[in-house]
Amino acid sequence: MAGKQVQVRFCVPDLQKERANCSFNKEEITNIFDGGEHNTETRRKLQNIIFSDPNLQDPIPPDYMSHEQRYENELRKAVYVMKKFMTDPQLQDIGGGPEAIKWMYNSILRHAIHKDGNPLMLHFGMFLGAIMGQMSEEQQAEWLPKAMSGEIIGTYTQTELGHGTFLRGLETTATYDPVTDEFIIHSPTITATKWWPGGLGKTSSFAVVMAQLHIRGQNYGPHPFVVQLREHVTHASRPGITVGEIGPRLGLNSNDNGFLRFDNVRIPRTNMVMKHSKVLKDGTYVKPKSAKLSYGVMVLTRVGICYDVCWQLMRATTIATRYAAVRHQSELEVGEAEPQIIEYQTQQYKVLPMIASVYAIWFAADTLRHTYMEVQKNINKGSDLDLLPELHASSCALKALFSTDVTDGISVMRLGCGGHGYLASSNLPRIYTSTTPSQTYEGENTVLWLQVARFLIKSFREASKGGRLQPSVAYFKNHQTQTRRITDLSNSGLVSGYERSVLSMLEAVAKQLQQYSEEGMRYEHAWNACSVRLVNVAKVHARYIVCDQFVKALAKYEGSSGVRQIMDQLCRLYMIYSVTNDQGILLKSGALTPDQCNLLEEELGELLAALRPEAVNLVDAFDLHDEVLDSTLGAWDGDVYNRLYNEAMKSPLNKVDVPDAYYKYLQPLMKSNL
Ligand SMILES: CC/C=C\C/C=C\C/C=C\C/C=C\C/C=C\C/C=C\CCCCC(=O)SCCNC(=O)CCNC(=O)[C@H](O)C(C)(C)COP(=O)(O)OP(=O)(O)OC[C@H]1O[C@@H](n2cnc3c(N)ncnc32)[C@H](O)[C@@H]1OP(=O)(O)O
Ligand SMILES: Cc1cc2nc3c(=O)[nH]c(=O)nc-3n(C[C@H](O)[C@H](O)[C@H](O)COP(=O)(O)OP(=O)(O)OC[C@H]3O[C@@H](n4cnc5c(N)ncnc54)[C@H](O)[C@@H]3O)c2cc1C
Repeated sequence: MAGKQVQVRFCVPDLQKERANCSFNKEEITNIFDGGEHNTETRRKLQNIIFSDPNLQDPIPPDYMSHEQRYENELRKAVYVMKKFMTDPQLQDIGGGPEAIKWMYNSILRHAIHKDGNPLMLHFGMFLGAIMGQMSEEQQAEWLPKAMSGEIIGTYTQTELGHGTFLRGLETTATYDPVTDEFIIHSPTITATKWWPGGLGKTSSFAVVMAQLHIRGQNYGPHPFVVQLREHVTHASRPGITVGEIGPRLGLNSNDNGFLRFDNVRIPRTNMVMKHSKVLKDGTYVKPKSAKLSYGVMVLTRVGICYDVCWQLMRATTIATRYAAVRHQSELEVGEAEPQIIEYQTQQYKVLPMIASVYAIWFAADTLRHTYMEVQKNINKGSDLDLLPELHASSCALKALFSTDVTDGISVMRLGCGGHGYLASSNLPRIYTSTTPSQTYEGENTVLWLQVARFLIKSFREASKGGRLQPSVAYFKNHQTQTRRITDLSNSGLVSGYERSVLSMLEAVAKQLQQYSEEGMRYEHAWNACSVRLVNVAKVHARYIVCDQFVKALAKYEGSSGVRQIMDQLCRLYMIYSVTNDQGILLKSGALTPDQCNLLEEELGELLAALRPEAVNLVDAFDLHDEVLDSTLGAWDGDVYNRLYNEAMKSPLNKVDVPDAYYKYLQPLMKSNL
């Protein structure tokens, strides 16, 4: 390593031993997740600046703050970061740009600085997303500089008290008044109250508002409008606007999720977000190429969520794996020293498949991002929207699958840390409460699965007619005439097993739908009567996509043989873990036999043993800074017990030996019993 300074960092002997023999180049893996060597270098420089900045420290651990203190503390940091990032020459020199903003947002800010939600998250995520993706060029020229500079802060307000899922049921209205060239935004009922949007309660001065567009008595459906909520400078809510915060939630409590009501609020016509649909001055409605283009911000956010949960899983697996290497418990052989808990196969089964899942999610999310960008390019060029159904179905499928897998995975990581995993200082509870809402927001998962099923049933019927199929279901064509049984258990054989199972399930449910229809049931009711099966087939199709993408990503990989080998093992583990979890489905469809399932279970055990020595190195390769982990159990040095003890000392109850509450309540009770 001539010319390079090798930094020697302290870590406990257990971790030293784990790190002593690494069979692959960790840095090469780090570069995969950063998107290249240069990006890794930039991220590390940004981290050093951000984490050494005293303005970004919390004065006391946020867990001991009040609701108001948490909000204020997060807003202070969020505004500081926004200003610093835009003005600090040191940060500009590092090479800011969109990529850097992405890492800043994801791996540094979202997880390390804003531990429990950020009041500006929706401004950067969906308000800017709506401006850039949904506004015409003239509108962007007006709104983008103001939003980027922080002159205005916005959010995305769609969900109402009465409706979140069913967008056509939204009640907020935007009625065009041609006399004044304005829209009148109104909440006609209590259930029309906007409810949930992040940053809405106290932070945002503007919002993109989804409202039913009414022109001359005709309803054209939900459309986005920009509405000013609060005055410039005083920030007082404007006339006709009632806005506030909705109160404590399971997690993300530093983000002021809010409510909002409109009492006939007038906005200029040009505040309708008009890239796709338009209303002209005379009240003429100009239709978009597809009515669903106004849902584009949601699609982008679903893509973003796939990455977001992947980062959460990286954090949880890093914590649980390092802890499993330093924690000793019980005996493998009577009388012998207590082994590291990672020696137990059941513990390996907890952490290793989740490490493999990080890769699986990452590769599939990357492919989805490319589809998103291609569709966006086509929209901007004004060319066809052929890929829109594919993007919608895949983004629904992967957002639903990954948010569920990762939430469940984090829960397993917490259980894998025993009692200490339940402590806030392990950070696993907060990682869990920050991840589980992703199963609800941006499309409740069951509802998204049903959207996927709708796409599958349509495609299945198309395939049987020999019609054109979208890329993710191109496999429907291959299997029309094939037998169900797979004969080889290689990765591509198992992918084919999933394909065959999806087709078998689709065949059965399509038959049931048909039968109900023939019995006179209306299609929508037949659909509802089959919806459990429909959700199940959508899930299996999603798992197929992820397995297929993992295998394809590795086939293209051109890095070193060491990394290639470890990724091959992880891919194999992911495949077998998935297939053995789904074996009931694969057996039922006839894709696998019980003997084949036994062989796979044996191989699973062998893979766990083979990957066990690499576990700590694999999570080290995610290169998550201790500040990003924020965990007593997962820090790089593995000094778990000192960290646990020191964190406990920070409890305000420990400031005094005997608390006031003793004198108020306990002492009288104890005295009276003397
Ligand atoms: C390039 C990107 C790279 C990186 C990404 C980087 C940044 C991303 C930006 C930021 C996010 C980053 C990280 C996120 C991290 C944390 C997130 C933090 C906060 C989260 C905030 C959450 C905010 C919200 O929750 S906003 C509210 C979201 N609400 C919903 O999602 C509602 C769900 N409901 C629906 O989507 C729809 O109502 C429905 C789909 C269920 C039904 O719609 P509708 O009733 O109108 O449809 P139908 O009439 O039934 O018709 C169905 C037909 O329409 C097609 N369809 C539906 N939707 C779409 C779509 N979006 N696109 C295309 N087509 C669509 C459907 O397929 C049917 O077609 P068919 O041909 O008739 O079958
Ligand atoms: C932390 C958090 C942040 C959020 N941020 C925002 C934001 O910034 N902006 C915003 O606009 N919204 C936001 N939301 C709202 C979120 O998008 C909605 O909660 C979500 O879309 C689900 O809608 P809902 O709450 O109306 O649930 P519902 O649709 O009422 O769901 C309740 C149950 O009914 C079932 N169900 C509903 N419809 C169907 C159907 N057709 N078929 C079968 N089952 C069905 C669901 O599966 C679920 O089990 C946020 C929510 C959370 C939790």
